[in-house]
Amino acid sequence: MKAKRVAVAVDVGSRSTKVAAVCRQEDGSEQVLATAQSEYEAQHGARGMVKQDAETWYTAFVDALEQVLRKLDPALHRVSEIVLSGQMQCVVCVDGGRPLMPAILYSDTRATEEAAELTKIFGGADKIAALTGNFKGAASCMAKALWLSRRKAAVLTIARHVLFGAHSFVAWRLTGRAACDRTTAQTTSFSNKNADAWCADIFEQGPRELAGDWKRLMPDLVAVNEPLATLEKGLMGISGLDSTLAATFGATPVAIYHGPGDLGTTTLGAATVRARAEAEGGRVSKNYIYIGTSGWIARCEPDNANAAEGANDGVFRIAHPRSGMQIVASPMTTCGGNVEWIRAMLRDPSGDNTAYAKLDALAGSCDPGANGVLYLPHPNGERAPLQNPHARAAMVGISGETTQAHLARAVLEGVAFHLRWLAEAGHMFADADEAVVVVGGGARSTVWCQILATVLGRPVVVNKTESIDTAVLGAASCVTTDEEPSAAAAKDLVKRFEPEDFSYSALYTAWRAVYDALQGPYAELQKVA
Ligand SMILES: Nc1ncnc2c1ncn2[C@@H]1O[C@H](COP(=O)(O)OP(=O)(O)O)[C@@H](O)[C@H]1O
Ligand SMILES: O=P(O)(O)OC[C@H](O)CO
Repeated sequence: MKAKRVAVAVDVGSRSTKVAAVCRQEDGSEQVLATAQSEYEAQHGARGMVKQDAETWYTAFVDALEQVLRKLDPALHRVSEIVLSGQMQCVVCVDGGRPLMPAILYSDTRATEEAAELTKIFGGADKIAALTGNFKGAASCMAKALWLSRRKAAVLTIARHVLFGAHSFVAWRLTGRAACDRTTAQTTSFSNKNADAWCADIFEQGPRELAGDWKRLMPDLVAVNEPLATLEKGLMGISGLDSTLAATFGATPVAIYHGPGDLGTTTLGAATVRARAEAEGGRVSKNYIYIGTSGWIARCEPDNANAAEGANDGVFRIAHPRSGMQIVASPMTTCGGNVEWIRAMLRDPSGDNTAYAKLDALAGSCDPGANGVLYLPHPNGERAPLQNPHARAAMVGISGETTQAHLARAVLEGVAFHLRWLAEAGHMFADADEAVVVVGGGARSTVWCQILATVLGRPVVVNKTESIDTAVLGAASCVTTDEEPSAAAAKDLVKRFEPEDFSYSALYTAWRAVYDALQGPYAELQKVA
């Protein structure tokens, strides 16, 4: 039997790289043949620094790819394409073959002063947003770039390129090409509004450092549905990959696609979950929620709808991977990342972080309201609905009665409160009958999904197939199909959570009041942090 062509889809996330081998069936549907994941950490430092060794993105990609290849059948499968997606809004400078610095991640807020300086130079954050589509203060790549010019000038003199996506780094390691997709470009504040070119005005009107080094370092803007390069030796051309596996599954040319950043691929994947949910009955909101390390509430709309010229409302307006559409996303800097913190705090006696299942059991063992403990989920500042790089996480209401279970539940409820705030600020869930699709690692927690349904006052729907990450699903669709997902023929693919008979309204109001009350202290606390 002739071997089938297999696409390898990749999501280089904040905490792990996920890989899936996907095969297009004759009826047009996608069959997921194998999945794997390889984890890594971020390093947190003073003044809001959040860094990652970019090289670990590549080694995790190779590790997860090897795991996937080991699950394939050599008689049946040949890898013909690799499509890459990943976390966006990073800054990493590279020379001819190596990263020259740890990657500065999206959640890093070290460039607060530079963001303020840029805002002044351009005459307001709204003016920068009018030029570039989006400006997210210290989180923007432009502010981080200026910080590097001021503090790490030596790196820039030897740098050949800057990369803005973790997937761009892996693409560069595979092909030698420094590239960026439109979705990621629009998170940088370096591109024009359509992200079809880097923004000349930013280089001409900004500080001289931007016109010098940074203009020279910009990667090529590329289309996500055309190969970035072809590895003529196939998988054999991937350095570090087990040579036997490479020869077995991909000795013929393999096309490498620089796919969209994870906001684009997650939105594509979420559309599939929505189509499945609709096929099983009931109305489903156009807005979906993503709980990864970061998070967001997002929807697609026609490119010309809701054109908020130069809006500085914390919302991202980003090119959809399919033309003619845009993604409108309210981002949350740290979403599932809060769970990683509480898992570490409630570490087992063995020293291991609390397992997800145990955390779920703890949070599910106490009543809604966590016995009056409130958690503010902002360890790395916040981008929306209000921008405050100095915001930090807080627990309020701890008493002698507080248990680990209350702390665990308070974290899950605190994230849900923030998502409710984003939804209300963006008027996202007008109709209480509409269910909302939740995707990302957090959707695996049944307790969290139940809390979300009750806090948001509407049903929550998640994919039942836990083994495949939504961004990977979306990345795969970039090369296997160019159509919007239609109602799935198969049933029983989603799980639904109805709101419980409990009102979170009073607690939510108290949570908002605590956030407001902390604004003064946050400004003071950052002086000693
Ligand atoms: N079983 C689980 N229960 C609760 N949360 C989970 C579970 N698995 C993953 N998560 C959450 O998912 C997040 C990672 O999601 P993921 O979509 O893999 O994101 P990323 O691409 O940012 O690495 C973690 O921060 C964690 O909060
Ligand atoms: O790693 P994720 O999935 O939390 O995504 C990070 C985003 O790309 C940040 O803008």
